[in-house]
Amino acid sequence: MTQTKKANTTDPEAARNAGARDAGLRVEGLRVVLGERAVLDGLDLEIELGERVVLVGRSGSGKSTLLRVLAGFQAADAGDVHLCGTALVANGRHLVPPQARPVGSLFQGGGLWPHMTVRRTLDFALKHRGVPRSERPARVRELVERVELVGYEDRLPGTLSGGEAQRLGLARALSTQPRLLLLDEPLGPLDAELRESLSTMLDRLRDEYGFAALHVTHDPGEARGSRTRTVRLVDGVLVDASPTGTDE
Ligand SMILES: Nc1ncnc2c1ncn2[C@@H]1O[C@H](COP(=O)(O)OP(=O)(O)OP(=O)(O)O)[C@@H](O)[C@H]1O
Repeated sequence: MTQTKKANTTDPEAARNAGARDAGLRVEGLRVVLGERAVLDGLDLEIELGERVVLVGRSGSGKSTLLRVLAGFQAADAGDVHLCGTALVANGRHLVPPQARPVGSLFQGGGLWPHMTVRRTLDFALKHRGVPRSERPARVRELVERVELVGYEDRLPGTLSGGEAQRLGLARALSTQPRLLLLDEPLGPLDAELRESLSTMLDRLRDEYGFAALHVTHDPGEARGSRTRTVRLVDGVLVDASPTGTDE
């Protein structure tokens, strides 16, 4: 373990926001129509920094659609999204492009770039975010340490185990210095032991970085840990599904 608490992080924004409890994600009246159906129909959601919301709902209910809109990859028809007081979406219109949002994404399977080593993957992700070349080696080193991939820097994704590959995906998501981390079934393909260890790592990183997390899952057993609540997507809006955690 190489982890230390926030004092050692090179993420000044995380440190600055460490005490802010009310400046996370705020979604108001979000509407997305796909085909004939309002998949999201006036959806409201608030997540504090440091808090995790577990999102459940039937297949096709719109969970991934919500994540894609928050990441900036999908258009909306109405509604507002604020993150740490900054408007990302106003009246359904995206104001900030995906690569300029302090939003990280980790999806099932990871979507890693097969021809890039661990180091190159993270360097490229940081470059994409506008981090100067001179700062990138130190940032890569910190990310590799954070997800416990020290010694794997020259490996290609195809040579990594499922758990290692997901940790690389997580490091890439953290390269955005996220205030919001979007997780779409990130533990899905892993066995029970790896799910547990990645889940513990996610909780610890949320604590250290202080980001808000929105975590889509079909497994209610994942709705554990501190500052975690569960919501269900039903007919385009969210309903509270806490505290049972056994509702799916
Ligand atoms: N381009 C599109 N045109 C029409 N309908 C679409 C389009 N894209 C997605 N949909 C529909 O929108 C609905 C929501 O899809 P979404 O992927 O967000 O659901 P989900 O809750 O994430 O499902 P799952 O749990 O199976 O991943 C689905 O019924 C899907 O078929």
